Amino acid sequence: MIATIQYNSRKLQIDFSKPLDISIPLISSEKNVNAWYVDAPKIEPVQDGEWTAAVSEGADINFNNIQFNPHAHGTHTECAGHITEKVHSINQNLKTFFFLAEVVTVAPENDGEDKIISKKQLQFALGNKKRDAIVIRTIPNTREKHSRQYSNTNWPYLEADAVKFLVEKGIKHLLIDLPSIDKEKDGGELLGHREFWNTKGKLRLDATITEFIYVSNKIEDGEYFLNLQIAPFENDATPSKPILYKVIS
Ligand SMILES: N[C@@H](CC(=O)c1ccccc1NC=O)C(=O)O
Repeated sequence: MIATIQYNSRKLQIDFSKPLDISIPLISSEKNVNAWYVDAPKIEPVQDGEWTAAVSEGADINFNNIQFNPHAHGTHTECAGHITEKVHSINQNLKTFFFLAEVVTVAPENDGEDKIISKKQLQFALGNKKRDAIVIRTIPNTREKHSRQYSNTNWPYLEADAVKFLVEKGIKHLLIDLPSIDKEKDGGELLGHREFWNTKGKLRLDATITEFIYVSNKIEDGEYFLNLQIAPFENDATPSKPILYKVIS
């Protein structure tokens, strides 16, 4: 199923029958990806006395409760409400779901004890391209990103200047395969998040950050349409399912 999209002055084609899912499935297991020092997510049948809501236990239906944290347990999309006193809801602020995106691959650079993604790297990766969204894949990139336990690992992060560059380039949606665009333990500075949402000026409420994606090595760097779909929770962040479609012509 081929669609032709009029995007400003360009006509771009994508194939809806070839979606590229860059979300991480959430599973009820210690093997689920994790950050921020919380327990594993749980998906468990409702229990009422002796009755267990699972067909395998004699019930007519499977009927599970789910306990998870959107920031800690997988692919999620967040808005400025993540760091503002007023809790803005992602479901009220992300109102369109199709964007032109660039997939880029970066190898974080050593900076003392840290690994950082610099402005220079993103300048090189993005060049003069004008995109609504950027999808950042970090190296090394293996499927182990589905199950990594990130707490206390001091994962790579984006330099504040790198984030500023993305804002200046007009990027509205930033997607990355790490638990946060900021340093794990930064004393609450959250410099990248603050820069991206412009907390010192007019809040960029239409801009989103999606963390904990996984971009398979089968997906090449380049131009894609991004369908950024979210679960309709009224919260600063919610699980999401970003899907890429390669621009074929
Ligand atoms: N980097 C912050 C902590 C932080 O960002 C955070 C801490 C606990 C749960 C979630 C957090 N951020 C993420 O979504 C700090 O060091 O204070």
